Formats: sequence, structure tokens, C-alpha cells
Amino acid sequence: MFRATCWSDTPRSLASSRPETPKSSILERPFGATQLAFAFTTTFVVIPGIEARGFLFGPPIALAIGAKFVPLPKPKKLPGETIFEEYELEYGNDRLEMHVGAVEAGDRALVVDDLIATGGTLCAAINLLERVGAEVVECACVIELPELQGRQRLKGKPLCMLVEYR
Ligand SMILES: O=P(O)(O)OC[C@H]1O[C@H](OP(=O)(O)OP(=O)(O)O)[C@H](O)[C@@H]1O
Ligand SMILES: Nc1ncnc2[nH]cnc12
Repeated sequence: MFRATCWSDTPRSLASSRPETPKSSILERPFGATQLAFAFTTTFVVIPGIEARGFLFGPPIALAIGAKFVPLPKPKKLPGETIFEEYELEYGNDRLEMHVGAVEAGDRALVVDDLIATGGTLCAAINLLERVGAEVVECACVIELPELQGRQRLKGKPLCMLVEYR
């Protein structure tokens, strides 16, 4: 496990959940998974990523900070024994699965997805990880739809995001 250190110009001015950060300064700069990775000054053991686009953004973050990527796919994708959590979306129900043993009790986790809308998906991921004793430290996604108030469903976990879409 390694420590990801902020570079001088990037920390949470790029990947910010702080309301005082001007939106224009976020949107005028290039952004991507590596910038999410370098926004963190704490350490993580596991990076659980949510299918589908958490599978794109999670692995580069995990590689950048020397953590283990853990896929949380939709049903019937994992070959081994799994546990699951069901949840509601704006347009139906779904389920996230995780391999038994993929995460150990006490593992510090950063949950990654592309987008937070109602927060139901990230909430299900947090519940799944907490059931096996992981310490979910923070969530990260590229886009937040703030009008849907999804971050209120994150059980008090901080949310790091790059773009607010209103
Ligand atoms: O905050 P929520 O209201 O839970 O919504 C967010 C989720 O919705 C989208 O995925 P979707 O479930 O549509 O599946 P997809 O990845 O297959 O597009 C998005 O990628 C998030 O995972
Ligand atoms: N309202 C929304 N807009 C775009 N993507 C979404 N994924 C889930 N909810 C969404």
C-alpha cells in the first residue's frame, strides 16, 4: 500500500466537494481518473469499482496508488462465491455483487463510480463493503447530479467529484 500525494496545483481544487470551489476552475481544466487518484492524500487498501463505468475509472486509481481494485458487478458476472446488495434506481431495481474474500475486515476502501444521481448505487456499495467489515473512507465519481441529493445517502462518507451537472 502506498501513499498518493497531491501535486501542487491539483488537490481538491480539481476534485472538490467544497462549495466555494468555482465551477469554472473545474470545468476549464482537463480531468480524468489520474486526477481523481492524485486528489487523495490518505491511503487505501482497496478500490471497489461499480459496474459499468466504475470499471473504467477505478483501475487507474488503484494502479496509481498501489491499491487493489475490487469489481462490484451487476448479477451473475462473478464466477466464485458472492454476496450481494439490492438497491433502487430512478428506473428500476438492481443488484451489486462482490466475491467473498475480495475485501477483508478493516480494509480502507475508496468506492469509485462514474456518476452519482440518487446515491442508491453508491449506498448499496457502501452497505456491501461494510457487511464484510471494510472501512469505507470516501467515495469518488466523475459527475454529480446535485439536484437529486444523492450524497445524502452516503452514510456521512465524503464524496470527491470532478463535475457538477445541473
Ligand atoms: O446514484 P444512482 O441513482 O444510484 O445512479 C447512479 C448509477 O446509475 C448509472 O448506472 P446504471 O445503473 O444506469 O447502469 P450502467 O452502469 O449499466 O449504465 C451510473 O453509472 C451509476 O452507477
Ligand atoms: N438522471 C440520470 N442521468 C444520467 N445518468 C444517470 N444514471 C442514473 N441516473 C441518471
